[in-house]
Amino acid sequence: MAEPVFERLALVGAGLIGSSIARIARARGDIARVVVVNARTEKTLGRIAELGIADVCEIDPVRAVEGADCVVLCAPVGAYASLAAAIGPHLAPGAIITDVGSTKQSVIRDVGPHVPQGVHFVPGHPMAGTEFSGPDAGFSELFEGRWCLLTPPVGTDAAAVQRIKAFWERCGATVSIMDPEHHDRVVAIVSHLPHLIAFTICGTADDLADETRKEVLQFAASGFRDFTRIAASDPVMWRDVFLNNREALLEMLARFTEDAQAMARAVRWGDASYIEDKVMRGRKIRQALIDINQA
Ligand SMILES: NC(=O)C1=CN([C@@H]2O[C@H](COP(=O)(O)OP(=O)(O)OC[C@H]3O[C@@H](n4cnc5c(N)ncnc54)[C@H](O)[C@@H]3O)[C@@H](O)[C@H]2O)C=CC1
Ligand SMILES: O=C(O)C(=O)Cc1ccc(O)cc1
Repeated sequence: MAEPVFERLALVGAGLIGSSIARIARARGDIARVVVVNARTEKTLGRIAELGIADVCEIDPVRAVEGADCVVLCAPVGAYASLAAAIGPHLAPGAIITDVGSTKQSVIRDVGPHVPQGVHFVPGHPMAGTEFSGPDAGFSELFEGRWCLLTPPVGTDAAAVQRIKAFWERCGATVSIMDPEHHDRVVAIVSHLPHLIAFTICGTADDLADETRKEVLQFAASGFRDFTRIAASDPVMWRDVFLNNREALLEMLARFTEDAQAMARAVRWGDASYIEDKVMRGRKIRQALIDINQA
């Protein structure tokens, strides 16, 4: 078996993503010799111990990162600044600090200043997840065949980037390196805006009269059902994502609103070919996505 990428891997946050990494690292011998999991509450800590997915469980993030050669922040992005301020001074010289947060410019802004000299910072974002959260939601196939985007600031140690790349590849992902600003615009359209739309449409349906609401749920066809799956996601995580990708999300929302207005106009004026064209375009995009995933 290949040598482990890390000696001691510390995961700060033990929800869907953190516990998935822990499961994979414990199941494979080539990611880390020791897996440390930091959970915020005694309850989660107990659950991690019961699940047997960590070598060491710690409630104190500072103790969790001591002696680790890799630290992965796996908490909601709004918690990163205070977490980084707390653990920064305790990071081992030569260690790598990385993360899994859904936004990248904010993470660089919030974590960067707390990374001491001699510690490498390689921000990351696995493009894989579900609507479920917490330690029981994780599973070891989560990253299989999915992308992981890395956004190392200019001048980041190339060897540190390579180790994080190897780490994600052993988790089953394919790595792509991206500029953080570009990352935030891309995920704003492919992930953050779809979530915003899902939360909004569920709210709109819920605002309707009681009788209608019952019917909405009773006769919900797959279109609405697909939205409700996404809308079942964690409120704290998504609050933090929206507030930390404000600019790109608002830009994409403005573009979407313009396009939705154009569609409304076509519906009002009976512009059949406009509507047909848009539906056809959607179909083509869906087919292209299927083709990419099968290639
Ligand atoms: N859920 C998803 O589908 C994906 C999430 N992400 C990112 O991964 C990160 C973690 O998300 P999930 O694992 O889904 O969330 P989760 O809600 O399942 O787990 C979050 C973990 O962070 C801990 N935590 C919460 N607030 C904290 C604080 N103030 N200080 C320390 N720890 C705290 C929680 O106790 C929990 O263990 C987020 O930054 C999210 O943006 C990235 C890709 C996919
Ligand atoms: O469950 C879904 O549909 C997702 O879109 C999962 C997801 C959520 C957040 C991310 O930053 C990346 C992936």
